[in-house]
Amino acid sequence: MRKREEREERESRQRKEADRVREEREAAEWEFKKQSADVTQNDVETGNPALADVVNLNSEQQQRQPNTHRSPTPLATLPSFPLPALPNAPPKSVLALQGLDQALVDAEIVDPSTLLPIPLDVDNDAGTGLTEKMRRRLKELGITELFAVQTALLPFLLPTNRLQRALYLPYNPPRDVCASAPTGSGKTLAYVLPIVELLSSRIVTRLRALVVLPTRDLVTQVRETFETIGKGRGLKIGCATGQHSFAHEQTQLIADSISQRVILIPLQGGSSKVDILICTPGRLMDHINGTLNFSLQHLRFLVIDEADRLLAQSFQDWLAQVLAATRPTQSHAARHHLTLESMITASEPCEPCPGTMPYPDGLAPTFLHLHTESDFRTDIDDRKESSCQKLLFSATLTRDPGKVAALNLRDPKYFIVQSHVEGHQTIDFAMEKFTMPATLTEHMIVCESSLKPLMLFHLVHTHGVVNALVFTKSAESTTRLVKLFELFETARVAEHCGEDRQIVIRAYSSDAGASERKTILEKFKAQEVQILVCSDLISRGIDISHISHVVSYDAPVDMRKYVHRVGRTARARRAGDAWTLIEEQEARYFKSMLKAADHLEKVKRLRVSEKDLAHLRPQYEVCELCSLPTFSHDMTFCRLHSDL
Ligand SMILES: Nc1ncnc2c1ncn2[C@@H]1O[C@H](COP(=O)(O)OP(=O)(O)OP(=O)(O)O)[C@@H](O)[C@H]1O
Repeated sequence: MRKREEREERESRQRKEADRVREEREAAEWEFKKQSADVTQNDVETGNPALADVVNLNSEQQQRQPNTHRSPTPLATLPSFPLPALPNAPPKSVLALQGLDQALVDAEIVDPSTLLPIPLDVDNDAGTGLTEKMRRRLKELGITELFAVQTALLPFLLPTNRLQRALYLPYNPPRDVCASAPTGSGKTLAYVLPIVELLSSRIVTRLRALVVLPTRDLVTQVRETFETIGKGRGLKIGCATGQHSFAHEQTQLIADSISQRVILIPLQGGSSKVDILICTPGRLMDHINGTLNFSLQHLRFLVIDEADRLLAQSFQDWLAQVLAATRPTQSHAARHHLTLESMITASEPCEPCPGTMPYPDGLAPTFLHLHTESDFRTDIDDRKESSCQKLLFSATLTRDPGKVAALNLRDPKYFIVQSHVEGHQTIDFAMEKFTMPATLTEHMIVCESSLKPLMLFHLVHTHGVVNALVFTKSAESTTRLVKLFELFETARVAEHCGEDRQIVIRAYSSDAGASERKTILEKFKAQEVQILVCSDLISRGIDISHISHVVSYDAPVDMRKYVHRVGRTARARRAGDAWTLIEEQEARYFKSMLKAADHLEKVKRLRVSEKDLAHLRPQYEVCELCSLPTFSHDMTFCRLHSDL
């Protein structure tokens, strides 16, 4: 209705504009003719014979040939014509909705404040689809209510109809799901709970759920969640991140379930020691291409967490290859027939299979028709749909049509957790305005670049910014900031004659090896380290409950980065503060970035005067003086100050 009104209004505006242009053009032509007539008259009167002759001749000719084209008489001044005027551009909000996928227009908008208590009665699952066993497990873990994204997704992924809970749905394949919900709102449980519930009914172990995440740290974190939630359900969970050797990973994933030896012959249905595999895309590609019998044909769930980040990685065209591996194609059939031939011609029979045929058992229903050899058609020969349900999650889910199309989604259902907005409800999502946790407070401090270290000390010692993540722009700046902070702390504690506790700060960046990083993270989780200085390596997904502050020491380059950084605090409805230090020359860009995201008024500006910093200055200067001799040799200290 609104669209039609807008279109009519635009058309009427365009009509009026055309009328105005026509009138102005007619007026100009009339003026032009009038001036021509004046010139003729003047020339005749002022006795300009040449011009008068031309004019007279022209007028005679015109009288003789009234309809033929006559070149205009040169004028003293050129007539002016109005410039063509364009109609006003439609507002951004209208543009954002144009060409929007119908699935997005039909998205289910979920209020972030929604909470659903989890009942423990045997027969009452409050519409969540969770079994009593799972509800009890959640209670043991202290989870008594479902968060908004979970209340929306669980009934959808865990239908009450038992047939729809089957592991294979070749004739009634499930719809894919895209979920956008703020950071720390419980997206992980929104997919872990249904996967554990549905897969618990399986009898044979096959690879049925694949969870792809962008970093190793996130793989470890999600694995822990699966293990905690799935305790006592008998599901086998594996990881593939490249942390261990490829051969080791292969033995963890693929083996004969009886002898536990790696199978050396191709099995049509693949082989798996795990029901759920959590991995990074790189290692996943290695297994798809290099591990015999690693098959995705039995997948019931393909989860792409932090989907916008993963879809931005075109690494080895990973997504296309994964999707292809879940669907039957002629190449699958060709591969199996090829290996069959090679086995027949092989001089030594392959172990441990007694025959030379690929083991015909274990094909997923979707793949069955590729392997029938008989001349008459049966149900087996019917084309069936893959039962793999794709689940996409992010706090900053992309709406880029190209990227979404690459996923080949099946009748996707969108769930968007965001506060109610006036007008069209998906508009904020379409315009990539992201929802922040309601419990988050945000501040920015605009200062000179040279004052940033002092500002950080001020935040720590005046505003109690500990249990904090401090984000810098690079691994190098991370190391330097940690060194400077340690010097400052030593000077400060020395001045207070050791009465104050020194704040422990550590760097967490790609400069440290994987095991060192793991140790540092564990110490931070155990609160032995109070401040972790890091690059954007852990800006996404990492869930550490006690982080009460996030400081962007170097400003984030875009809104997505900002959302994920600040989202490391204020998780699971806890309170949290985010601080961003902005150099004076960055202030304009940063503010316009926030404004474009409709978020400027949420970020309060904190003004810090020289007076506020005065009590820290002596220690800062003492620390500078005391440390100069030590550092002047290797120039580190000088660089510290010039770069920070
Ligand atoms: N229903 C619940 N009750 C209590 N705590 C919950 C509930 N659901 C999730 N949590 C906790 O909330 C925290 C954040 O959850 P999670 O890591 O899934 O957030 P997320 O939405 O994936 O965030 P991000 O976008 O940053 O990855 C976790 O510690 C999780 O255990």
